[in-house]
Amino acid sequence: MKHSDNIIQLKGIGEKTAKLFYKLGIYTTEDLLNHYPRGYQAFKAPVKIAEGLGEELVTLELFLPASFKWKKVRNLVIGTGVGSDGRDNVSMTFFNTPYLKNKLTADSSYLFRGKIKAAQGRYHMEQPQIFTWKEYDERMGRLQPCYSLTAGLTDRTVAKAVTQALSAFEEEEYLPEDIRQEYGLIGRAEAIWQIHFPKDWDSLIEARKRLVFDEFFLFLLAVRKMKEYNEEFTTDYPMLETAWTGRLLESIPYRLTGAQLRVWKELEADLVSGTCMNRLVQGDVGSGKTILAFLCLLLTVSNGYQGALMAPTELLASQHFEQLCRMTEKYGLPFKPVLLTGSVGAASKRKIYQKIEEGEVNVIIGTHALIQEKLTYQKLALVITDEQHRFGVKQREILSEKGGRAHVLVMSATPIPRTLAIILYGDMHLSVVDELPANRLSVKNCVVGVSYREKAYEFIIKQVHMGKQVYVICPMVEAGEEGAEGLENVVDYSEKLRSRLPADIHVEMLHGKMKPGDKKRVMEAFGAGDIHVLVSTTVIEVGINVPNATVMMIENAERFGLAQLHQLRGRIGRGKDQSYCIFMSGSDKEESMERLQILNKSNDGFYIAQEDLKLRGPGDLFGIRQSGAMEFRIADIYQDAELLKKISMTVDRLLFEGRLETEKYGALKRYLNENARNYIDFRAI
Ligand SMILES: Nc1ncnc2c1ncn2[C@@H]1O[C@H](COP(=O)(O)OP(=O)(O)OP(=O)(O)O)[C@@H](O)[C@H]1O
Repeated sequence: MKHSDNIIQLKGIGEKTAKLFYKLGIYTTEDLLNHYPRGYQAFKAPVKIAEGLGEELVTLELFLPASFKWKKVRNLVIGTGVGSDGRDNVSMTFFNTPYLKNKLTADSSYLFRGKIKAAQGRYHMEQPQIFTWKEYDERMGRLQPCYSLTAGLTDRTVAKAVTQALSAFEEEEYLPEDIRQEYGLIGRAEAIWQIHFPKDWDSLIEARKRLVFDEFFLFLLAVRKMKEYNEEFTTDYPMLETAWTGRLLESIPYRLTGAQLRVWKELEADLVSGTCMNRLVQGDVGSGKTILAFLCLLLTVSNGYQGALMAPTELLASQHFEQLCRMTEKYGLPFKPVLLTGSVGAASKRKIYQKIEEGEVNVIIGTHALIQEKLTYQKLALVITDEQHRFGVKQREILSEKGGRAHVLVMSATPIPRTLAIILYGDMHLSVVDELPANRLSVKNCVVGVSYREKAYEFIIKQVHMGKQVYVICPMVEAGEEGAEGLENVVDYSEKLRSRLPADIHVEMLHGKMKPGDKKRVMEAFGAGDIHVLVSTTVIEVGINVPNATVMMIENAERFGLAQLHQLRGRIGRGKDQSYCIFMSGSDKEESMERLQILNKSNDGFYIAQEDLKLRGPGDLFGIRQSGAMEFRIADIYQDAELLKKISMTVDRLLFEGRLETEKYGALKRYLNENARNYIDFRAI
């Protein structure tokens, strides 16, 4: 088998199961092996039923006094039975497992592993796993992987597929011995086995270390390659300063902050320098990066070229588009913008393509599909994108094919210390907007338990009656979703709020499963102030700007990463009025309260990232995934910062000494060439 083989070639994966894997973005065996567990379960000694009640998976040794009863309900085969641990009984249900009929016999004992629930004084377990003592002994003390799943797929199915893929071929070792020794790394094949099926915690730590190394190492080689590629290219689109930008700055209702002004000067200098711009602008949430992007676009179009602005979501793309249209009209700017997103119909799309090709429009706003589309630009001189989609060489080449060598500006709201930013964005120049507009009052925060909810509703009612708007964030879309148990969901919550709040308060919902057109309509109505309370998932996390929204209430706040909560909270406090953020914790565990207190204390993204790291500590191998930039598969730029710095020096040394060209590094060189997708930029597009 090869890495690139479709998973359907694995035994036991038919078309139906394959489709579930595709949903998770797993198409090839390589994707499968790279789908690392998100956590592990330990197989501990069996417990008594009453002791095992709760959230955790537990194992029970149960005696079956009678056989299971099996019946067919529509196309389901359902088995029910009772097991006893000598003290208590537990009822069990199995679905579609007819082969158990012969396996489970009366008057025998088995080990059952599952979650125990209790209702009306009775214990129950659904679809537990069954083991003999021999089978269980082999697993005891071992860690079992838990994967990110989708409805219909179980950890067992994924683990089985992974085992098969692992046995089907030997991972190639591409790191030369000297590097492995220097860093004390285990072999690649061993690391991949152990990350999925670790012998114990120590093996897991070793496996993670090797895979983190690989991720950083390959990424940094790619960054260095990009740097070489970008170095001092004369631009195909020389520009001259224009009076338009000064005019715009005088027209807008505020003055730029010192930081915005400084960064704008850096951007302008790049664009008129005669070489290709390649710059990252970093600035905390709400620091005012959008106007800087618009200024760059203005300079570009007034030089007679086209510019593209790519946003990570359709919602944000439409918001930028609306904002640019409003400005164009209000200040008579020379923009001829067009919005190009996935929800544009085929016929309109063709028309838009033609307009772009013929230069009838000069600003193209859309999602990242903009550079993938089979679309020819007339003179695409500037591309503005976000941090998650910075370009690798391949994307640059696609862009060049669409015209000449465009200037590239990347926007980021992730607070990364400068030392790390220089490494991770080594192929780019760096500008930082390190000042918030002066008219801002800092957001007032509170971290509370669910008993505070009623008071929060009263507060929301008061704020809405004062003319303000509110976001309520829930972690799930609807009940019945995988992992939704015990968590608030947008669909039910908006219903609940409608009946709880006075009738004059207009409540609407927003989530990723809605049709793009509906999402856009809701967001526009919220922007226009027609919706007072928006119950939403994290789809509003990035970039959404409705300055009149001054209250945010986050349900199950304990379920989000701190960086993500900071991004979410960044949606309020964007105007001159006082804003309030209520972090509602569904858990009274001390650690989750302590984590949330960090947000309570500070509105500074940089501080939050640092504190989060301290709290998670080095033992937290798979801390809650942070959202935002630089999401590596397993590495964590904060937690693994020291390793990242060291690897960066190693990469410099390797390249400086030309070691990549030596025979000893042949396997690495080959790997890089063959796995261009990973090497160039595994996240971009
Ligand atoms: N210098 C300024 N003075 C006052 N208001 C400003 C200033 N600069 C920008 N704003 C306003 O602040 C709000 C936030 O700006 P913007 O949307 O550009 O933030 P951002 O940096 O893109 O944040 P995010 O990363 O959260 O999307 C907008 O309403 C914008 O009009």
